[in-house]
This record gives sequence, structure tokens and C-alpha cells, in this order.
Amino acid sequence: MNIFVINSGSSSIKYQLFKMPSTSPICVGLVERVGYGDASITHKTYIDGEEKSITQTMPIPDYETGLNEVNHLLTETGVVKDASEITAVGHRVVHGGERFTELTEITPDVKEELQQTFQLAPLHNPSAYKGIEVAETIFTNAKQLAVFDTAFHQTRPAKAYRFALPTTYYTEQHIRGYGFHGTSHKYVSEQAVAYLNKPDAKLISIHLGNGCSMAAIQNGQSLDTSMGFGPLSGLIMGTRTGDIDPTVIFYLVNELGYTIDQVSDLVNKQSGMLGLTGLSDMRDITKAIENGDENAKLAYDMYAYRIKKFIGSYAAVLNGLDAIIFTAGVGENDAQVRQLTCDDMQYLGIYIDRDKNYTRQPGIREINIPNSPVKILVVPTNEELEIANQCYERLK
Ligand SMILES: Nc1ncnc2c1ncn2[C@@H]1O[C@H](COP(=O)(O)OP(=O)(O)O)[C@@H](O)[C@H]1O
Ligand SMILES: CC(=O)OP(=O)(O)O
Ligand SMILES: [Mg+2]
Repeated sequence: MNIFVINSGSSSIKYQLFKMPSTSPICVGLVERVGYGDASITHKTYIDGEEKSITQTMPIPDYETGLNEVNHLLTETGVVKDASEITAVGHRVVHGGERFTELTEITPDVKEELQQTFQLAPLHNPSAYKGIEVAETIFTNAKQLAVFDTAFHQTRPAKAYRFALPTTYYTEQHIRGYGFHGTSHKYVSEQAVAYLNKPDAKLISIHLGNGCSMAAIQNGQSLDTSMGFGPLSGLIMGTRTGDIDPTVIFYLVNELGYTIDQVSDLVNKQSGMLGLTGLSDMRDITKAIENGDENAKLAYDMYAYRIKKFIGSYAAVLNGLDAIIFTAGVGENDAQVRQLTCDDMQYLGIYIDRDKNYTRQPGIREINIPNSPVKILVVPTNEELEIANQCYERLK
């Protein structure tokens, strides 16, 4: 069964094609800088044991152009003969609200409901929706399925997800914490449980990509998570503030004359590491620190300090801790962030091994000292594979 997975971000499209039940992809790709003149597509194929890679730079003004180009590449590189060979398309949709708590087949009614979630995740849901609309016109024979970032966190107890607003704001307007990156937290926590061979392991999963969030997990269930109503609260991110005192927003509006759209743009797109350093990519920020940039150093310290605070908080929620997991672009690759986060955490039984931490290795790995009570794991995430697995389970 050919399952094509699309992970549409705010300006990128990640995709993978699986011939399920095999969990090795036939093709893996990334379209970057959608909406810009210098967009690029990297398309890798794994056919008959041979890896081939194509990179092309071209203007990709919109998702339609991007996905059509991906479709051409799928046929040109022999991944499929034509689009009709795709049985299902699995879409990552960030916000499912309270309505979508599991994998959902996309119907006209579902699409209408999805449009009502745009305001809740303005960087993500509109592009996922666009991805669905374009996929429907290309993969006309395929079932279209949606997997929601919010779904995994639906096991959280009410005391964790409710806000202390008057109750009707929850009962009538569904204003509550939802939590995101659930597909990734689920995938890496399952990998960690298998690695530790401990189904009831008390875990803290730390997903550090462009968006960043943490989750407290036990028995395969999310008990708490750092993102809330939208994917903005909690950790400091590439361009998003994470937690800030809401009084700042009243001040911006009432005293400095900002419109709400300007505030939204500020806290979602101009803040976080970008706002602090002028750079949003951790690789560039690391270089800036090496060149003596004090702002970049402070931003790094703030980034790690925020993670540290959530580790303390989730160790309390779990009443113990077996392992912490670092994952996603920054979590998997940035040893310095892991080091700063785990240094001086002996009180919680967290002892990082500097050499192991700075040694690169593929796959799941342990970076604590041998007798550290808490294991520190680097676990590569694979949201696309998790989505393909869920689609296959539904359709097989
Ligand atoms: N080798 C690396 N060292 C440090 N940071 C890295 C490295 N590779 C990727 N990153 C960081 O990972 C981020 C992207 O992470 P990713 O999980 O792909 O994010 P997203 O899915 O949210 O787009 C980049 O912006 C960059 O900051
Ligand atoms: C929910 C979210 O922040 O996703 P991403 O990290 O892909 O931006
Ligand atoms: Mg991501």
C-alpha cells in the first residue's frame, strides 16, 4: 500500500512515501522557502537499495506549485508510475481543536470544520489545508487522511489543560490548552519505552525544532505539555516567544498603539531566537557565539534555562523520572543546547556525559554517564513515519 505523507509547515513541505508495511521510505523530500523566489526542493529516493538525491532551486510562489513539482519528481524518479498508484495521503494537521482527537478521513464536512481552526494555528493550519486541497486534485484516487498534533495530548487531565478563566469560556468557546507536536512526542516516547524496555517509564520528551515543546509522558499517555491554546506558549522557539506575561500585550496595544495583528506577527514571527539575535537557525546562532556575539550567548542561555524549568516542573508532575528525550532539528543536532540544559541538574538525578553528548551518531543514543539515575536519550523523530503507520493501521 503506497502511503504518501505531507507535513506542510509555515514555509516548508516535508514529504515521504512508504510502501507499507515496510517502514523504510521509498522517497523523502523537503521543499523549503515556499513563497519565495529562491525556494528549493531536495528529493531523495531509495529504490532497489540505491540512494539518489536531486536538489533544485526555483521560484515556488505557493503550495500548489510546490506539490505539483513534487508530483512530477515522484514520477520522473520512478517512485510511482503515476499519481493513481498512491492509495492514501496522510496529512499532518497541527490543530484539531476538541473536535478531532484521532486520525480522521477528510470529507467536505471535515474541511469546513478545519477552516474554523485557522485562527488557532495561523502559521500552520492554513498551509495544511492548502496541502489537502492541492493533494485532492493530484492524488484523485487516494483517500485523504489527517493526523493531528493535538490528538496525543487529549489524555491530559482537566487540571492540566484548563485555564483559570470563567468556566463558560471553556464550555461555550472551547478555550483550553490543547498541546502540539503530539505525533512527534508519541513517536519518540514509544521509541524510548522500547529502548528502556519499561512500558511505564516516566518520560520527559523535549521537541526542539522551529517550534518547540515538551511533554510529561507515562504509560504511553501525555500528562502535560508546554504548548497551549495555540502553538505559542512554553519554550522559546525559532521565531516565537514561548511564555510571556500577557500584560506585555496590553501594554503594546494600549500604550504603544499596536493592532492585534501586529502583536500576533510580533510574537509569532519576529520573536524567539530571531528577535533576540537576528537569526532563527541554531546553526547560525552557534557561529555567532563562536564569533563572540554576547546577545547570541544570552539567547542560548535563555533557551536552555526555559527547558530546564519545564524539566523541574514535569519531574514534579510525574513524581519521578526515568528518562528525558531530546528530539527534532535542534534537539537531535545541537549538543550545546543539551549540555546547557542538563548541566547542574544533579538534584534531579540528571548527569550528562560531555563526550557522549558531543559525539555524533545516527539513531537512538544515550548521552548520560553510566550510573546516572535518569537516562538522557537523543531520539530522532519521524512524524511522517508515525503518520504513515496510523494511516496503514486504519486502511489495511
Ligand atoms: N546541525 C544542526 N545544529 C544545530 N541546529 C540544527 C542543526 N540542524 C538543524 N538544526 C535546527 O533545527 C531547526 C529545524 O528543525 P526541524 O525539526 O526540522 O523543524 P520544523 O519541523 O519545525 O521545521 C533549524 O531551524 C535549526 O535551528
Ligand atoms: C506545532 C508546531 O509548532 O509545529 P512546527 O514545530 O512544525 O512549527
Ligand atoms: Mg516540525
